[in-house]
Amino acid sequence: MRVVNAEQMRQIEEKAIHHYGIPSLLLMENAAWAVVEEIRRCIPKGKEGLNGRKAVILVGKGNNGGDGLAVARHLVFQGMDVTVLVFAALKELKGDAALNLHLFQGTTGKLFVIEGEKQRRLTRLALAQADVVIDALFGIGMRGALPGLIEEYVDEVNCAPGWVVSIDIPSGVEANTGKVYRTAVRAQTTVTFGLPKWGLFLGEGPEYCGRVVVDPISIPESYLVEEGISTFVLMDDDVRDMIPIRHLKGHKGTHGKGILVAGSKGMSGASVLAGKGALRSGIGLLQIVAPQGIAKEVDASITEATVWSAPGEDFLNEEAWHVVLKQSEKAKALAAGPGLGENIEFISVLEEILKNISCPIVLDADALNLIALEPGLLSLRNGRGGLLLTPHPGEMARLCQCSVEDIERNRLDIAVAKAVEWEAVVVLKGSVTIIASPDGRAFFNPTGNPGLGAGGTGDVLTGSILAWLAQGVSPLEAACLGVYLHGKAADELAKEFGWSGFTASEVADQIPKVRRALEYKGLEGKRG
Ligand SMILES: NC(=O)C1=CN([C@@H]2O[C@H](COP(=O)(O)OP(=O)(O)OC[C@H]3O[C@@H](n4cnc5c(N)ncnc54)[C@H](O)[C@@H]3O)[C@@H](O)[C@H]2O)[C@H](O)CC1
Ligand SMILES: [K+]
Repeated sequence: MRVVNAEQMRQIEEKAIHHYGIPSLLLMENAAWAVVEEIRRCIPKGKEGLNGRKAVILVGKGNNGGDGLAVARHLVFQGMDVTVLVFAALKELKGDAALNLHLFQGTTGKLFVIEGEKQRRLTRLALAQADVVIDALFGIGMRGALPGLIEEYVDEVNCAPGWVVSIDIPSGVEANTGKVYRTAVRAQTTVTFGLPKWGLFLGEGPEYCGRVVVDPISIPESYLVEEGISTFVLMDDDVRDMIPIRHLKGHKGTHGKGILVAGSKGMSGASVLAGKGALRSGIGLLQIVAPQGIAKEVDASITEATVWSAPGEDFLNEEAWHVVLKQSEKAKALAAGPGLGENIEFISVLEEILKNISCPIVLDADALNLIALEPGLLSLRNGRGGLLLTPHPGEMARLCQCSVEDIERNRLDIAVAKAVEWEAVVVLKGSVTIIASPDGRAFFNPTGNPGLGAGGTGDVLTGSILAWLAQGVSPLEAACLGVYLHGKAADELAKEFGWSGFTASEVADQIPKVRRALEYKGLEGKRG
């Protein structure tokens, strides 16, 4: 599914209004209905349905507030006890928002204009009793920090016991950046219209939006698949289509040989974990190149892989290149980096790899730190054979010679700019990993949880991407598939363990299960 910034959403909305003559009021009404439907799903209903339940709706002066007033009217019609708090003078509401104010004023719902401190007690009581709190303060029109008075009320909303639903985007979260200046509404659910906004995946946005529900509000589907939009969020259906088909007569040769250059003294685990990631993602033949001093250890820990002992006792040295080259014959993919250690000698091996190996190459961890010392090496690849880089923000900061804060502030822009510049697929890891393609497209990954913040999970991901490449998946899709399933594996483990205490090996072990579930879901769809 495509993901848009505020300007792109407005253009789509304008097109629908002008080309098909759909009145904007109709879009607002549909938006309101989408929110009402979600409220009906969220609030546990008694025999009486929503009747008698309490709702508080915080309304701003723009069209987001207009949506909120339309929701308020519908909730009154459903029998709810509705209190609307307007954070503007009523005459400031214009157009569709003003009309919805008028319609609401014709119902039995209560409405208060909040001008300062004096309504604080009333508001606090209403919020304490509300089954649902609806945030219609600001939508995609907000820039900068929330006004001071609203901020104080937002803090109250964040302490309210009821279910909090944000309309379009949590108020206080900037639609284009996800930036939160001081505070924002912490929603349990965000119902967003047309297409999801960048801010739901960037900055602090993901911490505030809760579950995201997307409703097309009757905007034509053809506008929502606009070619000009180059940011996407990965969904089950997209990723399922990337899984390579297994043929009945397939064998280890057709499932691909992959080379993993990894490990050093004290970090043999990195090669083992990356190896597990590869094996659990279906690689046909895995060959690990490791320094002499640990080769036996790695061999004993991962029986299914062939391990080649290469020059270098504790770390691979310059001579290791010959082993890498020999083993890479007929390889479909190569990954280098996990656990290599800060070993300056390996730079020349990387240089040879980039110059001479023709299959797709994944660079991770220490390989990236070494490249950061000589970023010009990336141009050796010149787009030949596919290049994938999988940095976390620290590694990306070193590669770009800037601070981690710079990376985090501009994740999307930097990932895309560097993917284009380096002619590489860039997997910028984080709570929402971004996969950027050299053609300028970017994909947000919605799977995964904080349980992945543990040593070794990155190694598993590298191995998994290696395996998808070895099976013939294109570099961009191998990155998407690897990242998405890795996150899903963690989400599967979270069902049992919550967000901590599962291990990188367990993440690897879950990959076939989540891949299978995804394939099976597709079959179910086809059976109707
Ligand atoms: N996308 C769609 O198809 C539809 C969207 N709808 C809803 O409309 C809002 C966008 O409405 P808009 O009036 O443009 O913006 P806001 O409601 O967010 O209000 C902006 C309002 O606030 C002022 N402002 C901006 N920043 C600040 C600030 N930091 N402090 C104070 N005031 C600020 C700004 O000047 C404006 O006056 C969208 O999100 C949807 O909810 C339609 O209803 C349905 C179709
Ligand atoms: K909102």
